[in-house]
Amino acid sequence: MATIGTPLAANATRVLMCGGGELGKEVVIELQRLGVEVIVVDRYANAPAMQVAHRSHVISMLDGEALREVIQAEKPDLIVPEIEAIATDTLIELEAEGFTVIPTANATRLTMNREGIRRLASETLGLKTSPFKFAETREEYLAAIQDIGLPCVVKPIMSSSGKGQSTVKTEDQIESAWQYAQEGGRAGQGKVIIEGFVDFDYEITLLTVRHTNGTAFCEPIGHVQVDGDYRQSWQPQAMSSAALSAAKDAALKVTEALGGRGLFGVELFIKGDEVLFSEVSPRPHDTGMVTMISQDLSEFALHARAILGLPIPNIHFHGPSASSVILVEGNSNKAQFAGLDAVLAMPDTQLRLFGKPEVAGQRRMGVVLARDNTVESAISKASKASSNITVTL
Ligand SMILES: Nc1ncnc2c1ncn2[C@@H]1O[C@H](COP(=O)(O)OP(=O)(O)OP(=O)(O)O)[C@@H](O)[C@H]1O
Ligand SMILES: NCC(=O)N[C@@H]1O[C@H](COP(=O)([O-])[O-])[C@@H](O)[C@H]1O
Ligand SMILES: [Mg+2]
Repeated sequence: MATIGTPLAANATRVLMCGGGELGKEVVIELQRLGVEVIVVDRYANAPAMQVAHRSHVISMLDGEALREVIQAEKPDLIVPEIEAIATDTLIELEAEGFTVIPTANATRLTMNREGIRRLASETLGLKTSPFKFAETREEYLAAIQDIGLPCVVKPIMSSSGKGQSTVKTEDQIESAWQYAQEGGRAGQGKVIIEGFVDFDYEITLLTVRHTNGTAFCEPIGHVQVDGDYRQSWQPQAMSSAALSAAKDAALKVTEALGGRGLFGVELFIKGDEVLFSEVSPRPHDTGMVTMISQDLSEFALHARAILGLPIPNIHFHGPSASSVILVEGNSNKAQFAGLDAVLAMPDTQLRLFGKPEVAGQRRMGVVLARDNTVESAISKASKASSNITVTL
């Protein structure tokens, strides 16, 4: 896209985001800065990205007809998926009809389904992964568990942020893991993946940008996850040069196979110098929120530039940084956040409150970002700060 028009005019450069959570909100802000007209679609009103967009639509994005209707009415230059619950077959059709899907409709289809991306990585590209099996029925599930052995990790094939995911360590957890996977996914009941448990030394997200002049990598991001959902991330994760180069190789292979333009979050498990591919998001990654303080161009700014076909000559890294999430549990549509003064009185600290309209159960509502002299001190500053924020529901 060599030019950008005037928002809300006939020549506007129009981007439609499918999904409007915290990650989309930051992408929208970056697109707004470049004078793009932005439309956000999500399953509920007042989603974070809707609050900073030109306009929005509330539909089930799993409903292909509803999705097609909105896209045909809005006629966006770019369709930008933001979440793992979209009718990707409709995106494939729309791409064939001339629409542009980021990074490509096929990449979205493959990554939205753990089976698609796992088979591509392991069987087509020959990347190392955990051992895995898929199961559609309880019988297939029990047979797969026998095959893979314990401990193993069970996940719905369409889910994210650990929804529906369990680690099965003992026989008595087998049944509840099946039930949880059936209830907890983003797309309701269905197929599950059973993965052998990987006893990794650490895990990383390698942010990889495919832009108009090639592929660029950010410094590796280390993170900790609880119940399949991230709690803290930091950058850079210290790695041996052999592990880093194997990680870049794997990221390059998988992003080249997916194609298109944009930023990808390549998730890898590292043991010694060995790198196992876990999964990839063809869009900004939650653990990459740390780049809002660690880089001059955050992962969101990089995604915006890449999808608009604008150059990325360099990515300036500011130094050791960390992010720590503000996780809230309960039921409310009027959450109130306190303790902000003490957090922001610390040097090199920032806060994002996503503005989600409702909490029902557990929900990530914000994130604290911190920079310091070492990764350890950045993590401890960010973690302490996020726990000092009190939330009244
Ligand atoms: N086979 C495995 N062995 C060990 N740990 C695992 C395995 N699979 C997943 N995990 C742990 O669970 C986390 C979440 O898994 P995964 O990324 O597949 O889930 P997700 O729902 O897609 O999460 P997200 O949307 O946040 O990426 C991983 O980052 C890792 O910490
Ligand atoms: N790991 C993927 C991830 O972090 N996705 C982010 O969470 C939002 C959904 O949040 P919600 O479940 O609170 O609506 C998504 O819209 C996306 O921004
Ligand atoms: Mg993941």
